[in-house]
Amino acid sequence: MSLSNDFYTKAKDLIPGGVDSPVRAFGAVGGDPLFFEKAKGAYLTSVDGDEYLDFVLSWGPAVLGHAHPEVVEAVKKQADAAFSFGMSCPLEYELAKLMSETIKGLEMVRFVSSGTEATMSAIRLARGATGKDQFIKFEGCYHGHSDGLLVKAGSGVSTFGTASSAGVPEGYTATTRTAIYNDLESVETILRDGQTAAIILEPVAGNMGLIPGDKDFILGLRRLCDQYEALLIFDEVMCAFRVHEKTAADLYGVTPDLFCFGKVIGGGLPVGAFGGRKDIMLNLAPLGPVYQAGTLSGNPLAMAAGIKNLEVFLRDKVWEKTNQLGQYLNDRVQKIIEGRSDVCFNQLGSMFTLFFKGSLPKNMDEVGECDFDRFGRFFQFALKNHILLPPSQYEANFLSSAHTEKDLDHYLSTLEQFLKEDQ
Ligand SMILES: Cc1ncc(COP(=O)(O)O)c(C=O)c1O
Ligand SMILES: N[C@H](C=O)CCC(=O)O
Repeated sequence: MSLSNDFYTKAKDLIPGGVDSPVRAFGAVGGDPLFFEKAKGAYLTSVDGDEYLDFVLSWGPAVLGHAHPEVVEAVKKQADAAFSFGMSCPLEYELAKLMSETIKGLEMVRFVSSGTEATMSAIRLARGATGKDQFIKFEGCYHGHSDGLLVKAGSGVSTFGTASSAGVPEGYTATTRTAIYNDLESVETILRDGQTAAIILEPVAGNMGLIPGDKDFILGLRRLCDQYEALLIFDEVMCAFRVHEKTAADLYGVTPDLFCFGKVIGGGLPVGAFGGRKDIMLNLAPLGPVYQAGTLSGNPLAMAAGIKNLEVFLRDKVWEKTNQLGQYLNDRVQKIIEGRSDVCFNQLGSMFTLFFKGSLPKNMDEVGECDFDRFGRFFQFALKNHILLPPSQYEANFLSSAHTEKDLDHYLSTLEQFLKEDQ
Protein backbone atom coordinates (compact mmCIF):
# COMPACT_ATOMS: atom_id res chain seq x y z
CA MET A 1 0.00 0.00 0.00
CA SER A 2 1.31 3.45 -0.84
CA LEU A 3 1.68 6.09 1.87
CA SER A 4 -1.01 8.10 0.09
CA ASN A 5 -3.45 5.18 0.37
CA ASP A 6 -2.48 4.72 3.98
CA PHE A 7 -3.18 8.38 4.83
CA TYR A 8 -6.44 8.25 2.88
CA THR A 9 -7.60 5.15 4.77
CA LYS A 10 -6.73 6.72 8.11
CA ALA A 11 -8.14 10.13 7.20
CA LYS A 12 -11.51 8.60 6.28
CA ASP A 13 -11.96 7.59 9.93
CA LEU A 14 -11.59 11.14 11.16
CA ILE A 15 -12.46 13.42 8.24
CA PRO A 16 -15.67 12.81 6.22
CA GLY A 17 -14.63 11.28 2.91
CA GLY A 18 -11.02 11.74 4.01
CA VAL A 19 -10.99 15.25 2.54
CA ASP A 20 -11.65 18.83 3.59
CA SER A 21 -13.18 19.83 0.26
CA PRO A 22 -15.26 17.30 -1.75
CA VAL A 23 -13.59 17.77 -5.14
CA ARG A 24 -10.29 16.49 -3.69
CA ALA A 25 -11.82 13.02 -3.24
CA PHE A 26 -11.42 12.11 -6.96
CA GLY A 27 -15.08 10.99 -6.82
CA ALA A 28 -15.77 11.91 -10.43
CA VAL A 29 -12.65 10.27 -11.88
CA GLY A 30 -12.26 7.13 -9.80
CA GLY A 31 -9.26 5.96 -7.83
CA ASP A 32 -8.13 7.13 -4.44
CA PRO A 33 -7.01 10.71 -3.84
CA LEU A 34 -3.34 11.46 -3.48
CA PHE A 35 -1.79 13.13 -0.45
CA PHE A 36 0.96 15.68 -1.01
CA GLU A 37 3.77 17.07 1.06
CA LYS A 38 5.65 19.53 -1.15
CA ALA A 39 4.85 22.09 -3.82
CA LYS A 40 7.51 23.99 -5.73
CA GLY A 41 7.20 25.81 -9.05
CA ALA A 42 4.98 23.81 -11.41
CA TYR A 43 5.39 20.53 -9.52
CA LEU A 44 3.84 18.76 -6.53
CA THR A 45 5.50 15.94 -4.62
CA SER A 46 3.27 13.29 -3.10
CA VAL A 47 3.90 11.70 0.31
CA ASP A 48 5.28 8.73 -1.68
CA GLY A 49 7.92 10.97 -3.24
CA ASP A 50 6.35 11.01 -6.72
CA GLU A 51 6.47 14.27 -8.68
CA TYR A 52 3.46 15.56 -10.62
CA LEU A 53 3.25 18.38 -13.14
CA ASP A 54 0.49 20.48 -11.61
CA PHE A 55 -2.37 22.10 -13.53
CA VAL A 56 -4.50 22.58 -10.39
CA LEU A 57 -2.21 25.17 -8.79
CA SER A 58 -4.21 25.11 -5.57
CA TRP A 59 -7.27 25.95 -7.75
CA GLY A 60 -5.72 29.16 -9.02
CA PRO A 61 -3.71 31.14 -6.47
CA ALA A 62 -0.25 29.93 -7.53
CA VAL A 63 0.06 32.14 -10.61
CA LEU A 64 3.84 32.49 -10.00
CA GLY A 65 4.10 28.75 -9.38
CA HIS A 66 4.22 27.22 -5.92
CA ALA A 67 6.47 28.72 -3.25
CA HIS A 68 7.87 31.60 -5.27
CA PRO A 69 11.02 32.62 -3.33
CA GLU A 70 9.95 36.24 -2.86
CA VAL A 71 6.54 35.22 -1.52
CA VAL A 72 8.15 32.69 0.82
CA GLU A 73 10.56 35.37 2.05
CA ALA A 74 7.72 37.85 2.68
CA VAL A 75 5.74 35.29 4.70
CA LYS A 76 8.82 34.25 6.72
CA LYS A 77 9.62 37.87 7.51
CA GLN A 78 6.05 38.51 8.62
CA ALA A 79 5.98 35.30 10.69
CA ASP A 80 8.93 36.64 12.67
CA ALA A 81 7.00 39.85 13.38
CA ALA A 82 3.46 38.55 14.09
CA PHE A 83 1.00 35.86 13.03
CA SER A 84 -2.14 37.76 13.89
CA PHE A 85 -3.16 40.88 15.77
CA GLY A 86 -6.95 40.78 15.78
CA MET A 87 -6.41 44.49 15.30
CA SER A 88 -5.57 46.55 12.24
CA CYS A 89 -2.12 46.54 10.64
CA PRO A 90 -0.48 48.53 7.80
CA LEU A 91 -0.38 45.50 5.48
CA GLU A 92 -4.17 45.64 5.04
CA TYR A 93 -3.87 49.22 3.83
CA GLU A 94 -0.94 48.28 1.59
CA LEU A 95 -2.84 45.49 -0.19
CA ALA A 96 -5.97 47.66 -0.44
CA LYS A 97 -3.88 50.44 -2.00
CA LEU A 98 -2.13 48.11 -4.44
CA MET A 99 -5.44 46.62 -5.52
CA SER A 100 -7.33 49.91 -5.82
CA GLU A 101 -4.49 51.47 -7.83
CA THR A 102 -4.47 48.43 -10.13
CA ILE A 103 -8.19 47.74 -10.55
CA LYS A 104 -10.47 50.31 -12.14
CA GLY A 105 -13.65 50.78 -10.12
CA LEU A 106 -12.26 49.32 -6.89
CA GLU A 107 -12.74 52.47 -4.83
CA MET A 108 -12.89 50.63 -1.50
CA VAL A 109 -12.20 47.06 -0.47
CA ARG A 110 -12.67 44.86 2.57
CA PHE A 111 -10.65 41.71 3.25
CA VAL A 112 -12.08 38.38 4.39
CA SER A 113 -10.55 34.89 4.56
CA SER A 114 -12.13 33.06 1.60
CA GLY A 115 -13.95 33.53 -1.67
CA THR A 116 -17.09 32.17 -0.02
CA GLU A 117 -17.06 35.00 2.52
CA ALA A 118 -16.39 37.56 -0.20
CA THR A 119 -19.43 36.62 -2.31
CA MET A 120 -21.71 36.06 0.69
CA SER A 121 -20.80 39.50 2.05
CA ALA A 122 -21.14 41.18 -1.35
CA ILE A 123 -24.69 39.83 -1.70
CA ARG A 124 -25.62 41.03 1.79
CA LEU A 125 -24.15 44.43 1.03
CA ALA A 126 -26.04 44.65 -2.26
CA ARG A 127 -29.29 43.85 -0.48
CA GLY A 128 -28.57 46.36 2.27
CA ALA A 129 -27.64 49.09 -0.20
CA THR A 130 -30.61 48.61 -2.54
CA GLY A 131 -33.27 47.63 -0.01
CA LYS A 132 -34.22 44.70 -2.28
CA ASP A 133 -33.91 40.99 -1.41
CA GLN A 134 -33.71 38.96 -4.60
CA PHE A 135 -30.58 38.32 -6.61
CA ILE A 136 -29.75 36.50 -9.81
CA LYS A 137 -27.02 33.91 -10.23
CA PHE A 138 -26.25 31.72 -13.23
CA GLU A 139 -26.50 27.96 -13.59
CA GLY A 140 -22.97 26.55 -13.45
CA CYS A 141 -21.36 29.57 -11.77
CA TYR A 142 -19.89 28.76 -8.38
CA HIS A 143 -19.57 31.41 -5.71
CA GLY A 144 -18.53 29.32 -2.72
CA HIS A 145 -20.72 27.38 -0.35
CA SER A 146 -22.87 29.93 1.50
CA ASP A 147 -26.51 28.84 1.72
CA GLY A 148 -28.15 31.25 -0.71
CA LEU A 149 -25.50 30.72 -3.39
CA LEU A 150 -25.59 26.91 -3.39
CA VAL A 151 -28.22 26.77 -6.09
CA LYS A 152 -27.45 25.15 -9.45
CA ALA A 153 -23.81 25.84 -8.68
CA GLY A 154 -20.88 24.55 -10.71
CA SER A 155 -17.63 23.06 -9.40
CA GLY A 156 -17.95 20.31 -6.75
CA VAL A 157 -21.71 20.80 -6.49
CA SER A 158 -22.08 19.68 -10.11
CA THR A 159 -19.28 17.14 -9.89
CA PHE A 160 -21.22 15.30 -7.22
CA GLY A 161 -24.51 15.68 -9.06
CA THR A 162 -26.43 17.79 -6.56
CA ALA A 163 -28.35 20.81 -7.88
CA SER A 164 -28.10 22.28 -4.42
CA SER A 165 -27.20 21.16 -0.93
CA ALA A 166 -29.16 19.33 1.74
CA GLY A 167 -29.32 21.31 4.94
CA VAL A 168 -30.25 24.54 3.21
CA PRO A 169 -33.84 25.42 4.19
CA GLU A 170 -36.05 26.48 1.29
CA GLY A 171 -36.40 29.95 2.75
CA TYR A 172 -32.66 30.54 2.41
CA THR A 173 -32.78 30.13 -1.35
CA ALA A 174 -36.20 31.67 -1.94
CA THR A 175 -34.58 34.92 -3.00
CA THR A 176 -32.02 33.25 -5.29
CA ARG A 177 -33.14 33.37 -8.93
CA THR A 178 -31.17 31.40 -11.50
CA ALA A 179 -30.65 32.36 -15.12
CA ILE A 180 -28.83 30.75 -18.06
CA TYR A 181 -25.25 31.80 -18.72
CA ASN A 182 -24.78 33.69 -21.98
CA ASP A 183 -28.55 34.15 -22.31
CA LEU A 184 -29.69 37.73 -21.70
CA GLU A 185 -33.37 37.00 -22.25
CA SER A 186 -33.36 34.58 -19.28
CA VAL A 187 -32.05 37.45 -17.16
CA GLU A 188 -34.45 40.14 -18.31
CA THR A 189 -37.42 37.86 -17.69
CA ILE A 190 -36.46 37.79 -14.02
CA LEU A 191 -35.56 41.47 -13.76
CA ARG A 192 -38.93 42.72 -14.99
CA ASP A 193 -40.59 42.54 -11.55
CA GLY A 194 -38.12 45.12 -10.20
CA GLN A 195 -37.27 43.01 -7.11
CA THR A 196 -33.64 42.24 -7.96
CA ALA A 197 -30.90 43.68 -5.76
CA ALA A 198 -27.99 42.29 -7.76
CA ILE A 199 -26.74 40.02 -10.48
CA ILE A 200 -23.68 38.00 -9.51
CA LEU A 201 -21.61 36.07 -12.04
CA GLU A 202 -18.22 34.78 -12.97
CA PRO A 203 -17.65 37.02 -16.03
CA VAL A 204 -15.33 34.29 -17.25
CA ALA A 205 -16.74 31.10 -15.80
CA GLY A 206 -14.26 28.53 -14.54
CA ASN A 207 -16.49 26.29 -12.48
CA MET A 208 -18.26 24.55 -15.36
CA GLY A 209 -14.97 24.24 -17.19
CA LEU A 210 -13.70 27.41 -18.85
CA ILE A 211 -16.58 29.30 -20.48
CA PRO A 212 -15.99 33.00 -21.11
CA GLY A 213 -19.05 35.21 -21.08
CA ASP A 214 -19.87 36.48 -24.59
CA LYS A 215 -19.04 40.17 -24.92
CA ASP A 216 -22.66 41.04 -25.81
CA PHE A 217 -23.85 39.12 -22.76
CA ILE A 218 -21.54 40.96 -20.35
CA LEU A 219 -22.29 44.38 -21.90
CA GLY A 220 -25.98 43.50 -21.84
CA LEU A 221 -25.86 42.67 -18.13
CA ARG A 222 -24.38 46.09 -17.38
CA ARG A 223 -27.16 47.73 -19.40
CA LEU A 224 -29.91 45.66 -17.75
CA CYS A 225 -28.55 46.36 -14.27
CA ASP A 226 -28.66 50.09 -14.96
CA GLN A 227 -32.15 49.85 -16.44
CA TYR A 228 -33.62 47.83 -13.56
CA GLU A 229 -31.57 49.47 -10.78
CA ALA A 230 -29.79 46.29 -9.76
CA LEU A 231 -26.11 46.06 -8.83
CA LEU A 232 -23.70 44.13 -11.03
CA ILE A 233 -21.28 41.93 -9.06
CA PHE A 234 -18.31 40.35 -10.83
CA ASP A 235 -17.05 37.33 -8.93
CA GLU A 236 -13.42 37.43 -10.03
CA VAL A 237 -12.20 35.11 -7.28
CA MET A 238 -10.86 32.79 -9.98
CA CYS A 239 -10.49 34.82 -13.16
CA ALA A 240 -8.74 38.02 -11.98
CA PHE A 241 -5.08 38.13 -13.10
CA ARG A 242 -5.69 35.00 -15.16
CA VAL A 243 -7.79 36.04 -18.14
CA HIS A 244 -6.27 39.53 -18.38
CA GLU A 245 -3.29 41.29 -16.84
CA LYS A 246 -5.81 42.78 -14.40
CA THR A 247 -9.44 41.75 -14.33
CA ALA A 248 -12.17 40.31 -16.52
CA ALA A 249 -13.80 43.73 -16.10
CA ASP A 250 -10.83 45.16 -18.05
CA LEU A 251 -11.08 42.37 -20.60
CA TYR A 252 -14.67 43.33 -21.41
CA GLY A 253 -14.36 47.07 -20.71
CA VAL A 254 -17.25 46.86 -18.24
CA THR A 255 -17.07 48.19 -14.67
CA PRO A 256 -19.20 46.28 -12.17
CA ASP A 257 -20.60 47.92 -9.05
CA LEU A 258 -18.90 45.35 -6.83
CA PHE A 259 -16.09 42.86 -7.29
CA CYS A 260 -15.22 39.70 -5.35
CA PHE A 261 -11.64 38.46 -5.20
CA GLY A 262 -9.65 35.59 -3.69
CA LYS A 263 -7.00 33.10 -4.81
CA VAL A 264 -4.22 35.17 -6.55
CA ILE A 265 -4.62 38.13 -4.15
CA GLY A 266 -3.75 35.78 -1.27
CA GLY A 267 -0.75 34.10 -2.89
CA GLY A 268 -1.85 30.69 -1.54
CA LEU A 269 -2.86 31.84 1.92
CA PRO A 270 -6.53 32.17 2.89
CA VAL A 271 -7.67 35.56 1.56
CA GLY A 272 -10.82 36.90 -0.03
CA ALA A 273 -11.95 40.46 -0.66
CA PHE A 274 -14.96 42.35 -1.89
CA GLY A 275 -15.13 45.96 -2.93
CA GLY A 276 -16.08 48.48 -5.56
CA ARG A 277 -18.16 51.66 -5.51
CA LYS A 278 -17.45 53.77 -2.46
CA ASP A 279 -21.07 54.85 -1.97
CA ILE A 280 -22.05 51.19 -1.70
CA MET A 281 -19.11 50.14 0.50
CA LEU A 282 -19.93 52.91 3.00
CA ASN A 283 -23.00 50.88 3.97
CA LEU A 284 -20.73 48.40 5.78
CA ALA A 285 -20.35 48.35 9.57
CA PRO A 286 -18.92 50.20 11.45
CA LEU A 287 -20.08 53.08 9.20
CA GLY A 288 -23.35 51.68 7.93
CA PRO A 289 -26.04 49.16 8.80
CA VAL A 290 -24.71 46.10 6.90
CA TYR A 291 -22.83 43.90 9.36
CA GLN A 292 -19.78 41.93 8.29
CA ALA A 293 -16.75 40.80 10.35
CA GLY A 294 -13.92 38.26 10.73
CA THR A 295 -11.47 37.23 13.48
CA LEU A 296 -8.69 36.61 10.97
CA SER A 297 -9.79 39.10 8.29
CA GLY A 298 -6.78 41.02 6.99
CA ASN A 299 -4.48 38.49 8.65
CA PRO A 300 -0.91 39.83 8.37
CA LEU A 301 0.66 36.59 7.06
CA ALA A 302 -2.01 36.35 4.37
CA MET A 303 -1.69 40.04 3.51
CA ALA A 304 2.11 39.73 3.21
CA ALA A 305 1.74 36.76 0.85
CA GLY A 306 -0.93 38.52 -1.21
CA ILE A 307 1.00 41.77 -1.54
CA LYS A 308 4.15 40.00 -2.72
CA ASN A 309 2.27 37.67 -5.09
CA LEU A 310 0.57 40.64 -6.72
CA GLU A 311 3.66 42.88 -6.71
CA VAL A 312 5.76 40.26 -8.48
CA PHE A 313 2.91 39.49 -10.89
CA LEU A 314 2.68 43.16 -11.90
CA ARG A 315 6.40 44.02 -11.71
CA ASP A 316 7.56 41.03 -13.82
CA LYS A 317 4.69 41.33 -16.30
CA VAL A 318 3.85 37.72 -15.46
CA TRP A 319 0.62 38.00 -17.44
CA GLU A 320 2.62 38.22 -20.69
CA LYS A 321 4.34 34.92 -19.90
CA THR A 322 1.26 33.03 -18.67
CA ASN A 323 -0.82 34.29 -21.58
CA GLN A 324 1.90 33.31 -24.04
CA LEU A 325 2.08 29.83 -22.47
CA GLY A 326 -1.68 29.55 -22.78
CA GLN A 327 -1.51 30.42 -26.46
CA TYR A 328 1.37 27.98 -27.03
CA LEU A 329 -0.76 25.23 -25.53
CA ASN A 330 -3.90 26.22 -27.40
CA ASP A 331 -2.19 26.36 -30.83
CA ARG A 332 -0.81 22.87 -30.38
CA VAL A 333 -3.90 21.26 -28.84
CA GLN A 334 -6.02 22.64 -31.69
CA LYS A 335 -3.66 20.91 -34.15
CA ILE A 336 -3.90 17.61 -32.26
CA ILE A 337 -7.71 17.66 -32.17
CA GLU A 338 -8.25 19.13 -35.65
CA GLY A 339 -11.09 17.37 -37.49
CA ARG A 340 -12.28 15.46 -34.41
CA SER A 341 -15.88 15.65 -33.26
CA ASP A 342 -15.41 14.11 -29.81
CA VAL A 343 -13.29 16.73 -28.10
CA CYS A 344 -12.75 20.50 -28.04
CA PHE A 345 -10.47 22.89 -26.18
CA ASN A 346 -10.94 26.33 -24.70
CA GLN A 347 -8.19 28.63 -23.39
CA LEU A 348 -8.09 32.19 -22.16
CA GLY A 349 -4.91 33.59 -20.61
CA SER A 350 -3.69 31.07 -18.06
CA MET A 351 -6.92 29.05 -17.82
CA PHE A 352 -7.95 26.16 -20.07
CA THR A 353 -10.33 23.23 -20.36
CA LEU A 354 -10.45 20.18 -22.60
CA PHE A 355 -14.13 19.27 -23.03
CA PHE A 356 -15.02 15.76 -24.15
CA LYS A 357 -17.67 16.94 -26.59
CA GLY A 358 -17.59 18.17 -30.17
CA SER A 359 -18.16 21.90 -29.77
CA LEU A 360 -17.40 24.52 -27.14
CA PRO A 361 -20.16 24.78 -24.54
CA LYS A 362 -21.75 28.17 -23.85
CA ASN A 363 -23.65 27.23 -20.71
CA MET A 364 -24.11 24.56 -18.05
CA ASP A 365 -26.59 22.40 -20.02
CA GLU A 366 -24.09 22.13 -22.85
CA VAL A 367 -21.33 21.07 -20.45
CA GLY A 368 -23.71 18.31 -19.36
CA GLU A 369 -23.34 16.82 -22.87
CA CYS A 370 -19.67 15.93 -22.24
CA ASP A 371 -18.47 12.35 -22.02
CA PHE A 372 -17.66 12.33 -18.30
CA ASP A 373 -16.43 8.71 -18.24
CA ARG A 374 -13.91 9.59 -20.90
CA PHE A 375 -12.79 12.61 -18.91
CA GLY A 376 -12.18 10.24 -15.97
CA ARG A 377 -10.08 7.97 -18.17
CA PHE A 378 -8.06 10.95 -19.41
CA PHE A 379 -7.50 12.11 -15.84
CA GLN A 380 -6.18 8.66 -14.86
CA PHE A 381 -4.02 8.42 -18.00
CA ALA A 382 -2.50 11.82 -17.23
CA LEU A 383 -1.92 10.86 -13.61
CA LYS A 384 -0.03 7.74 -14.71
CA ASN A 385 2.12 10.11 -16.76
CA HIS A 386 2.74 12.23 -13.67
CA ILE A 387 0.39 15.03 -14.60
CA LEU A 388 -2.16 16.24 -12.06
CA LEU A 389 -5.31 17.64 -13.68
CA PRO A 390 -8.29 19.02 -11.75
CA PRO A 391 -10.29 15.84 -10.98
CA SER A 392 -13.52 16.97 -12.64
CA GLN A 393 -14.72 17.99 -16.10
CA TYR A 394 -16.37 20.95 -14.37
CA GLU A 395 -13.08 22.45 -13.19
CA ALA A 396 -10.69 24.70 -15.13
CA ASN A 397 -6.95 24.02 -15.46
CA PHE A 398 -4.37 26.66 -14.56
CA LEU A 399 -0.92 27.68 -15.79
CA SER A 400 1.75 29.60 -13.91
CA SER A 401 4.91 31.47 -14.84
CA ALA A 402 6.82 28.48 -13.45
CA HIS A 403 5.49 26.22 -16.22
CA THR A 404 7.72 25.83 -19.26
CA GLU A 405 7.05 24.95 -22.88
CA LYS A 406 8.71 21.61 -22.11
CA ASP A 407 6.10 21.01 -19.39
CA LEU A 408 3.35 21.82 -21.86
CA ASP A 409 4.92 19.49 -24.44
CA HIS A 410 4.58 16.72 -21.86
CA TYR A 411 0.85 17.50 -21.53
CA LEU A 412 0.55 17.58 -25.34
CA SER A 413 2.23 14.22 -25.95
CA THR A 414 0.15 12.68 -23.16
CA LEU A 415 -3.05 13.99 -24.72
CA GLU A 416 -2.03 12.78 -28.17
CA GLN A 417 -1.25 9.32 -26.84
CA PHE A 418 -4.52 9.17 -24.90
CA LEU A 419 -6.60 10.07 -27.96
CA LYS A 420 -4.82 7.36 -29.96
CA GLU A 421 -5.37 4.67 -27.33
CA ASP A 422 -8.86 5.62 -26.12
CA GLN A 423 -10.95 5.36 -29.28
C1 LIG B 1 -15.48 32.04 -8.79
C2 LIG B 1 -15.37 31.55 -7.38
N1 LIG B 1 -16.01 32.22 -6.41
C3 LIG B 1 -15.95 31.84 -5.13
C4 LIG B 1 -15.22 30.73 -4.77
C5 LIG B 1 -15.16 30.34 -3.34
O1 LIG B 1 -13.89 30.53 -2.83
P1 LIG B 1 -13.36 29.71 -1.57
O2 LIG B 1 -13.21 28.30 -2.01
O3 LIG B 1 -12.06 30.39 -1.25
O4 LIG B 1 -14.36 29.88 -0.49
C6 LIG B 1 -14.52 30.01 -5.75
C7 LIG B 1 -13.72 28.82 -5.44
O5 LIG B 1 -13.93 28.03 -4.66
C8 LIG B 1 -14.61 30.43 -7.08
O6 LIG B 1 -13.98 29.78 -8.06
N1 LIG C 1 -13.78 25.12 -8.14
C1 LIG C 1 -13.43 25.23 -6.76
C2 LIG C 1 -12.69 26.51 -6.61
O1 LIG C 1 -12.40 27.22 -7.50
C3 LIG C 1 -12.62 24.07 -6.36
C4 LIG C 1 -12.02 24.18 -4.99
C5 LIG C 1 -12.78 23.42 -3.98
O2 LIG C 1 -13.99 23.41 -3.97
O3 LIG C 1 -12.09 22.83 -3.12
